Amino acid sequence: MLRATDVSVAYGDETVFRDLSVEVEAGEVLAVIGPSGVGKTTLLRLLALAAEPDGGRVALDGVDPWARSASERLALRRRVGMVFQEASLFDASVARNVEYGLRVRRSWTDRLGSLFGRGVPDAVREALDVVGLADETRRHADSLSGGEAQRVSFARALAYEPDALLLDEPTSDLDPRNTAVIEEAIGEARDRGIGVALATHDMHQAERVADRVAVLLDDGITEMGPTEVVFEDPANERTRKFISGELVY
Ligand SMILES: Nc1ncnc2c1ncn2[C@@H]1O[C@H](COP(=O)(O)OP(=O)(O)OP(=O)(O)O)[C@@H](O)[C@H]1O
Repeated sequence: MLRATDVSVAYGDETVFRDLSVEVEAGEVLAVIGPSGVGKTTLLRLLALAAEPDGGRVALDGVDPWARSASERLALRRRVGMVFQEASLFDASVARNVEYGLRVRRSWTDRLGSLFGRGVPDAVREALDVVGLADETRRHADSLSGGEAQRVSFARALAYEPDALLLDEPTSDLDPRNTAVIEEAIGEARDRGIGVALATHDMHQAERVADRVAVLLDDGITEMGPTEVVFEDPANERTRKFISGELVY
């Protein structure tokens, strides 16, 4: 569904990666693991259709956004959601924050319904239910803990009904309880048919939530395959050393 083929990115003279290929299918979780600075965020930004690769091609359902007009590109980009390491919520209630996702995506009729104050739309409540915050719709974003705020960010991304969801270290600042909620929500997103790509430092998290894993080291993707194969029987020696902790960066 979402595919990067032979993509390369450089900042000035610094090449981040070259000729890298990866795909995310509908209804799967792909974890991208690798050491800090190797280019996980850069890769996610390409898959989010937010940045153009210096070489190679990115496509959503076969359509290359960078070969299309700006408005077509925007329409493609709207099919992809992103959650970052730090939640960034609007200065508004929990419900309003999640509703924003709906406003971007849904029809005018739905939008007018919510603008005229018919209460909290079902889809908002449902998305908040996935992250265990359905009873907190009226709370102001300012009053939330970091973990709760991240859960609201996730609900906002879900309410948007994206085809693909890109998660950049979504739990690295969270405690185990909030991490568990987000990991369950990742499973829910997959069950809804969303293609999920998750960049994470946490190999145990990759093992818990991913169907497939891509290992990104400083010489590119050294290994990509089913989670249990990558962790238990990696074909590549550097992958094996990275996973066992012998390869220290
Ligand atoms: N806008 C930028 N300008 C210049 N260099 C950049 C820019 N963004 C990223 N880089 C560099 O590109 C490389 C890859 O960065 P990126 O954030 O993609 O890595 P990462 O694997 O996500 O790292 P981390 O796990 O620490 O978040 C790093 O060396 C970084 O310093």
